[in-house]
Amino acid sequence: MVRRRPRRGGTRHGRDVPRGRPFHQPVLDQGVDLRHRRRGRRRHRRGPGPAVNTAAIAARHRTLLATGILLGVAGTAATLIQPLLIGDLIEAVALDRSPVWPIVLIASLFAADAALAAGHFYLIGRAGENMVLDMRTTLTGRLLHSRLGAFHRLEHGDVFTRTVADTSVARIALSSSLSQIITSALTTIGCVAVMAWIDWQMLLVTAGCLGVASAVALGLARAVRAAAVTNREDTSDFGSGLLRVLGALTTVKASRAEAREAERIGELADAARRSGIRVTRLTALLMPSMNVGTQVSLAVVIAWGMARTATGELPIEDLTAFIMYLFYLVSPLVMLFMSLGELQQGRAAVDRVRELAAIEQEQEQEQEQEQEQEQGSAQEQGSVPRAEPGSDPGQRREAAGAIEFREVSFRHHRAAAPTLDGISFSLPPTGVTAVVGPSGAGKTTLFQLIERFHAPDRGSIHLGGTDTAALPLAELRARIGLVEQESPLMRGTVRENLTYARPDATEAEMADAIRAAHLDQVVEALPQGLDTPLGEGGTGLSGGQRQRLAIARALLTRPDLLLLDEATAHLDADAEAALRQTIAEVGTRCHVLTIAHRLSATIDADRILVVEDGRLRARGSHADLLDRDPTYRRLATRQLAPAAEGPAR
Ligand SMILES: Nc1ncnc2c1ncn2[C@@H]1O[C@H](COP(=O)(O)OP(=O)(O)OP(=O)(O)O)[C@@H](O)[C@H]1O
Repeated sequence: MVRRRPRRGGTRHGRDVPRGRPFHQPVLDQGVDLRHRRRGRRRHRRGPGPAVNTAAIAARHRTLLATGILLGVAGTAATLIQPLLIGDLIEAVALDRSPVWPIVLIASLFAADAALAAGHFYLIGRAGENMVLDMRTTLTGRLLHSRLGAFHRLEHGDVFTRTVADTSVARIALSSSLSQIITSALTTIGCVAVMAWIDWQMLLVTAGCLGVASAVALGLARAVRAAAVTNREDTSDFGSGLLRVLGALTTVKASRAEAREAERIGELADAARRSGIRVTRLTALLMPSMNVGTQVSLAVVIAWGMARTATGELPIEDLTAFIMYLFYLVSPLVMLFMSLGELQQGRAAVDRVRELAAIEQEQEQEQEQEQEQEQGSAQEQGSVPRAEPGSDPGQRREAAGAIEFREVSFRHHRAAAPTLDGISFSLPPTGVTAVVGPSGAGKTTLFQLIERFHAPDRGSIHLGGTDTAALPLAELRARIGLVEQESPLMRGTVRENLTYARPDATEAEMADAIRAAHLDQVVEALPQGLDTPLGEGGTGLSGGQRQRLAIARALLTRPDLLLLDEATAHLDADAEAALRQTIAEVGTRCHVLTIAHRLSATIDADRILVVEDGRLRARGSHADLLDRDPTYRRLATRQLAPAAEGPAR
């Protein structure tokens, strides 16, 4: 569903809108205001990354910008002197003096004007590109380090538009428009000053005619800006809609929804077209409105000027110079209005970039926790000191169990009830534990808390005896292998996907991991072996093969704890049996915690945790739970029966 966003241009309601907040509401998905969220410990704070606002970005690139603007101003001065010299030339010819010097000076000025314009254009363009790079790298870094919960609340099409298109709009505004405003304003002031010096009466007439045209142009420029903002939002909606459908193309086809979606997206494209046409219509009126003003003032100036020339009141060279300045004045005036509009659009784009850059960061959360711990405000009972990075994992495992939950509770954003409620359990350094429970019980959330994708609202989680909240994120995640339900692979070769978490793995280690995941025959059969390229999301391999590659990738990191989230879901009976053997082997080296819907996978487990409605309702062996836990018995009798006769399919 594509939401309509509130349009820019809403009124501020006094104290309702925080100070410094732009008029438009934040447009991130579900109306989440990333900038102003404050929820207890997980409140947002701006990170240490570069500031993203119009002034800060311009300030970071001030040298190039200032030099470019300086060249522009020098070029403007060169342009402004030209009519005076042409007046001199006319005077020299009229008085029968040698015209050589005026001609040489005029030619030199033309050359200087061209060189300065080229230098100005290049430097401003370069500054603009640097600004885009600045914004895009800042955004990329902030997105990659964002908290997963916050990221998942964003609309991906909107993220894409902000990162790619809004940064481009901001570039034009912050570089070309900014410099154009300065040079146009200076040209206008310069022209007006010289025209006043030549003949102030004619300037008054000109100002009267052009003033009316300028007022109309100013109104039009404002309307252009508003229409352009609407057009940007419509374009963003179109992009989001398209991305949403392309991300589920198989479902669209299987549901025979192509025509329906084409029509819906067509409507979004048409909305963008309509607002785009409105921008064009208003822009198209801008230049003619100024042209009419120029033509009227020109007619008046020529008629009145010629009459005064005839009486000898106004020299012909002054009239010529005045008319030239009149022409010079119109273009910068129009550019000034248009650039002011562009700058406003750019500021709106920078606001959108800044909103996205303000996404909550994992690192900030980590720093907050560190600060809280330093202040002694987050002392967890029984938490052990932080492990030294690089200390031997084996020793750590000997010292304490693999993973321990102590009274952990957590509620997903906007969830009505706690997703996990007072979960406590402790698992030894090695072995296999299965987590079972009805759909939506909270099993995946349990894994997400171990990986610290979310922080528990209450309680603590301990890995090898250390509170995970006290471990640096990189160290924590290096010690955990995770294979997700959908096992996402990326475009790239099999080798790149395999070594994604350990780019320095040796060939022997890779071969080991591949063998352990029973992928060796698959890799041998691939046309280029490990160097076979895969498509988007790992296309080129079957679902089961993708899953096994994800398992091999996790094994390659030699984790202390291996989390398998329904890792056998896509496997056939043979592959599943082989994988169960692999899991048993891996379980002798580290602890394997596996979520299983197919309860056939739980029979071999050393222990089973039964989760229901976010609570840990029972634990024990298969036979034990079958005997005493009704939920497990229900799940088992529904799903386990076929497995008792043979591997399920
Ligand atoms: N990002 C989220 N925001 C809000 N609620 C969520 C989010 N992710 C999960 N939930 C909710 O939390 C509950 C537990 O979800 P979870 O994915 O942990 O269940 P599960 O036991 O793994 O389910 P399944 O076996 O179907 O995968 C569900 O009610 C789900 O709707």
